[in-house]
Amino acid sequence: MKTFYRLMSFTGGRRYLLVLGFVCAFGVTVAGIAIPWFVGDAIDRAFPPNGPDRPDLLWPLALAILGLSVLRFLFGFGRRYSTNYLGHVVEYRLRRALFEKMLSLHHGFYDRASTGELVSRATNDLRVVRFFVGWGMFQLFISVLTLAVVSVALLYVNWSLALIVLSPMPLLAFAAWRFAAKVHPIFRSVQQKLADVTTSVQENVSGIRVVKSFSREPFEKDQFGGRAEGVLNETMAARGLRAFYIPGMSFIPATSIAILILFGGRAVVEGSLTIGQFTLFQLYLMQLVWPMQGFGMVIDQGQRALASCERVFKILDSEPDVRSPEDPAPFPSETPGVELRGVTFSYADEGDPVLKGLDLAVEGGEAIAVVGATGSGKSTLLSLIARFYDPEEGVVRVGGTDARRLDLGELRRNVGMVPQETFLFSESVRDNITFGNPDATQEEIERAARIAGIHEQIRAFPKGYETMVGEWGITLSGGQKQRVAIARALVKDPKVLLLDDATSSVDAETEKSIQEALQGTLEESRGRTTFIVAHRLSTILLADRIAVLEDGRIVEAGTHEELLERRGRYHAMYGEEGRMERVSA
Ligand SMILES: Nc1ncnc2c1ncn2[C@@H]1O[C@H](COP(=O)(O)OP(=O)(O)OP(=O)(O)O)[C@@H](O)[C@H]1O
Repeated sequence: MKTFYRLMSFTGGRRYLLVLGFVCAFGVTVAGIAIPWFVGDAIDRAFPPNGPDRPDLLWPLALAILGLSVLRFLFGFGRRYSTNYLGHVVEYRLRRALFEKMLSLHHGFYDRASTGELVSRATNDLRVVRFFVGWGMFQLFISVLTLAVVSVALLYVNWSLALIVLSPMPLLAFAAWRFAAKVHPIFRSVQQKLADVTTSVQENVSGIRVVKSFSREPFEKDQFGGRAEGVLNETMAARGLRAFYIPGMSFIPATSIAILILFGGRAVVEGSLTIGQFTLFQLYLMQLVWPMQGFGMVIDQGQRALASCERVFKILDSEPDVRSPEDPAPFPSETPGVELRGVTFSYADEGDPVLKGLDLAVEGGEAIAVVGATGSGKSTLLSLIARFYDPEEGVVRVGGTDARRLDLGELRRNVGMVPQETFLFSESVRDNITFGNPDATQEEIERAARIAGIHEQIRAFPKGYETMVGEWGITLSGGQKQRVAIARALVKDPKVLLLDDATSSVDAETEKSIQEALQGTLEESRGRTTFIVAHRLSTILLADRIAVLEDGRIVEAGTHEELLERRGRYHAMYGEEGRMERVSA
């Protein structure tokens, strides 16, 4: 019930649609029920059981039936219009709330949530809710009302006959409910299996080169065949149920009619029931069929809609772990230094910490290269500076102020990040570059692109900066993407720049392309506090200082020469390569 009330709160401001929907649903039902009543009356007036015929009385009855039909049409129109409108409004509002919430949630939330699940919340779940608000809820009301009024009317006309002919009807409701309960899990499973099939197709298309280079076509074919067959089998199971239940359900009302013919017909012969009343019984029985059938379906649908609502509300109720303070400290106007003191951090609550009491101080305007083995926590360190996560212990200070005391939006505006994995939107190159600074001038955009070493290439694209990227346009190479991402970070003119070098996982050509872009960026960024996760010595040498990360701590820090002289971890990692690079240069 709480979930239902909360769902209804999303109709706020459009409550009149809710009221209109119920008023029209009431009107449609009452008009629909009144028509057979007049028909029955008409028959009895035209052919009275005793006394002369009075065909003149048929006129007003025919007009009344026509009038009621017009009313029913108007009410039906009003109901459909208002309730569909309401369903779409609620779906729109929930979707917006969900999207806004998703934007506000922290990285930790996304580490745990699966993309498929979230997309399913925003599409499938909301569709079920819309269907319930825009149709099911009112249909339930119409069914209950029809059932109550028609039953009372039949009991009023002839209570004993009513009891007998209505007796199979609950069976119809039961059968419909069983049908819905059996079919829905199958449909849900079909949906899931269809999603698996889609994933298979998607992954094989985008990973076709890997599939082919490992000669995995037979395996992929089998796996796809198995999944597609799963869909077929499940669908066939649902078909079997439908084939049985749907004709089965029309069998039950036929039983009621047979009972009516038997008992009602006898009553007519005996004179205790008029022909008009007999017709009324028959018409009303037919009117009960759909509400009875619909009952089970609507109740099942209502349950699914409430379950969907709960899943959506669960996301809406998630609180971001990383939040802006109520009373933020001002962001430093000068280029701030960054200091990490005793920082301990782990991704999972009970997991092994990735960073263990890490200390590192970087002066304002200094460029520091962070080096360390794969998985040592270099990217994690950068994430803490941008406050994607907060440390469990210790503090990250930006310009001497605890990052948690700074306004989050302002911090992120002043921190430019180039992550390891670049994501570009399916928009123009320009829009991708100005993502963090939509007001950037053409000059600023081109300057950033030049530093990132991509300006000339962009100009050579079919529409220059207006060329669309991604699914709607050209496909950029790994190196080009990374360069656009660097330009995107630079166009914000951030005071702190975080560069996560992606060169460890790309081919030699892309690596060279990214290297050049990073070098250009570092040379230009002298006035910024820059962190660069570096793998190649040529990049490392561009930094003022180098910090070596191992076992969750900075184990060495200093200039290239200092660290080589120390003959510690850095020497072990770069002593040899350094020598080799110098020889080849
Ligand atoms: N979002 C995450 N959720 C859970 N664990 C994570 C997450 N990101 C990283 N890790 C784990 O934290 C550890 C450090 O990862 P991180 O990406 O910071 O290393 P790295 O030094 O940048 O590695 P590389 O040089 O390969 O990029 C790894 O063991 C990794 O598996």
